[in-house]
Amino acid sequence: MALTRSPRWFAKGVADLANSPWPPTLRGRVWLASPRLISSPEPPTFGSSFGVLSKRAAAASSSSMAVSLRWSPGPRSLWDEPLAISVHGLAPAQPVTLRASFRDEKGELFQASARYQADAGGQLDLARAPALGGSYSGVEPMGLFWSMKPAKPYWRLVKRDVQTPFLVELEVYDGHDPQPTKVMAQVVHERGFLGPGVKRIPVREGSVRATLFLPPGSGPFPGIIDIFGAGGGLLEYRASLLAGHGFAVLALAYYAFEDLPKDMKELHLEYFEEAVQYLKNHSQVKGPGVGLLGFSKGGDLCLSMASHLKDITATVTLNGSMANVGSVLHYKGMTIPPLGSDPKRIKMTKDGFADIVDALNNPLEEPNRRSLIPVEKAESCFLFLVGLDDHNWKSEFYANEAAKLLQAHGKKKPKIICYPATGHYIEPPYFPVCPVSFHALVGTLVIWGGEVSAHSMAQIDAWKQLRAFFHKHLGKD
Ligand SMILES: CCCCCCCC/C=C/CCCCCCCC(=O)SCCNC(=O)CCNC(=O)[C@H](O)C(C)(C)COP(=O)(O)OP(=O)(O)OC[C@H]1O[C@@H](n2cnc3c(N)ncnc32)[C@H](O)[C@@H]1OP(=O)(O)O
Repeated sequence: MALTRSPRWFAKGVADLANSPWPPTLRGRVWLASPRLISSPEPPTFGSSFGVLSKRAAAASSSSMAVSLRWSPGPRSLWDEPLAISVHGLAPAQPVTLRASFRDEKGELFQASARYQADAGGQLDLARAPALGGSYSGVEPMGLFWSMKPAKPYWRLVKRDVQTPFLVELEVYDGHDPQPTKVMAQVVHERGFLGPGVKRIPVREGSVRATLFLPPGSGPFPGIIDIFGAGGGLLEYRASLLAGHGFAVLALAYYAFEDLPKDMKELHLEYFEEAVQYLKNHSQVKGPGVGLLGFSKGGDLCLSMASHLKDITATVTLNGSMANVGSVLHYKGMTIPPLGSDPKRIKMTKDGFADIVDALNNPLEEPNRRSLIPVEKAESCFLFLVGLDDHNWKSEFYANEAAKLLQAHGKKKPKIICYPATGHYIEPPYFPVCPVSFHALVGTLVIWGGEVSAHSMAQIDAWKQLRAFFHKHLGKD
């Protein structure tokens, strides 16, 4: 696979490695997993079919020549792809510790480690061998990814530039010491967000501020608008990954980005209508309708779009609300006020974090009903994906009430999928779970909910479900 990377990126990659938590002997000495990018004065020693070591690094751990780390599909993969990870050349039943780590674009470290034991043949296949402890336990082929935690407290994984991958370092250490030192093999794997041939097209059409991602080929492709929640800016990573599955996806900003409003106090649905028209009219987008994917506040915006705008065929919300929250919403002279809240209902956890799950008023009680989104007006099909441990708001209640409203008006029954022990931030697969972080709207650290393993499995399933839903209702490319 041709790596479309410039030497600059490669140099940056190696520089990142130099700052990595690896033992000094190996810092900056490990090369990318593609021999084509190697330009070292010392001929690299191949530590595995996909990983290479510099001669000095290999010598630093004498047995590294025998031990090899392999993962497929190859030296690079997409963040939402599962990997097959195995270790070869170990001693029979040898205890080892595997560690995965990388740094995000702000230089913050994410890492996970787990203890394993080689089989009688000195092999270790993460698809079959149970982790004996560490960041996770049991047979978890992708445990080293979804169990990663940031070194910086209250930090979320955010991919800001989807054109560059995260360089994930995987190491095999001898033994089960809490701080193992003897590295036997390591490899760097490129985890990207832009699939082969996926095109990234900045969109500055009329007032629309977005980025369009097109799959390889001429299409036309089913079109989806992807909207994040409160926080502002333009996050592209969910759209870029989804485009890798055959959709034309428009990542849409709506405040705190370029010349858009600086805050979300007042939003106008006409802006979102313009985005729908842009996508619908794109030559590589298959009509007649488009899909909407909204997370959190992005979810209630998608419900408002589906309720008031034409040509919305399929709508998926990830922990969305069925009331308009956090902003006044205007459309053609109509004004929908934000659902009220009562800070007195904010609880503080024993660790001192805000739990805002009860802060919002009940949208079914007067006078809050004026904030209700009239989903009964929508022609769209709906899929509500819900984390049952969502501490941002009552996602399950909102999904069930929206379903009642739709069916009371003779509309199609929406699909509701609830995930136990799953919090608010349902991200694409293998994103580390964020239990606590800064809430842009509330202005303080809040708990989001979610038990790491269950939430991680929910992310994997939710991604499959939404892709299947969109393919079913929007067609395949
Ligand atoms: C306790 C008193 C409360 C009183 C109020 C009354 C209560 C009201 C209750 C209401 C009930 C609930 C209502 C909720 C409605 C909204 C629901 C939601 O949408 S929840 C949010 C869902 N989030 C998303 O969809 C993600 C949206 N985007 C973002 O989070 C941001 O775009 C970004 C953080 C990814 C990037 O921010 P950017 O624009 O680039 O700004 P900057 O980098 O300067 O960061 C600003 C600020 O954000 C924090 N931050 C940044 N990056 C991270 C990170 N990777 N992990 C964690 N936190 C991050 C950080 O604090 C930054 O501030 P600094 O000063 O720079 O530290």
